[in-house]
Amino acid sequence: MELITLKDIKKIYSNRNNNTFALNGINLNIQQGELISIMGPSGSGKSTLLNVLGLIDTPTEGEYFFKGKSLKEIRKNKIHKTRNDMIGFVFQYFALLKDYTVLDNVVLPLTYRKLGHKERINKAKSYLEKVGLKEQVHKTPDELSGGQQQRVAIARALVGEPELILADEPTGNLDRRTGEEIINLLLQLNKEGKTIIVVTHDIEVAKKCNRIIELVDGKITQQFKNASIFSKTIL
Ligand SMILES: Nc1ncnc2c1ncn2[C@@H]1O[C@H](COP(=O)(O)OP(=O)(O)OP(=O)(O)O)[C@@H](O)[C@H]1O
Repeated sequence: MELITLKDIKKIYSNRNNNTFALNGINLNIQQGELISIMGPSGSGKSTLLNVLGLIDTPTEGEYFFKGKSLKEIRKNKIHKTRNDMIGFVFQYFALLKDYTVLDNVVLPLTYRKLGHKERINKAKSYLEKVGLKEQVHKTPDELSGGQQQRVAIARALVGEPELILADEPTGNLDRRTGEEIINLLLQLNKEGKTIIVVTHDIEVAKKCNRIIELVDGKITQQFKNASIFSKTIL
């Protein structure tokens, strides 16, 4: 089933002197259950594309559909509701709240859910257990390693049980071994049925995905459906 469709999407940043086409005519279909990586040089529009897919950024032109619903229809039902219910985000620098415990960071996305306090805590704990942090729930993020902090961020992305996980360079701030652990966790989540889209500069990460999308100057220049045949370095 089709999860997201983009038709001729443009994102244009304008100032007095010029227009920057961060995205310049993106056509893309994303099926449920896919594991996709987005690659391309710095400034090619990767984060912008991820933010448009995740309803963080609004396109300047073009059409966006999430499960067949247009952006206009999504807006009618409040955009943040679709975002909170359907999409989980993971960022390069984790974006955890430093003064909150690990548990409270993961409980936070459930604030507006119709759940009792105990249910929220139990749900957050079960996702922290899933990412291997059962023993760390009462610590604060700065008491954890980088890899552990990224696991907290993944638990936070998962706790609302979204259909789609968007990860912007999730291994960019981690050493190779820890990065591999995080990618293996994302692979496992994809096997369990989550749709996952990862922005990465790391070809080894991209090779593990079933589709690689290459962006240059806000345009899709190449797509590799089967990453195992992907051999050339595109960066
Ligand atoms: N808020 C903004 N205002 C103006 N221009 C912007 C803004 N955000 C992004 N851009 C421009 O849009 C283009 C795409 O940026 P984007 O961050 O999506 O690229 P990227 O491929 O993710 O880069 P990197 O790999 O360096 O993170 C760049 O030219 C950038 O300077």
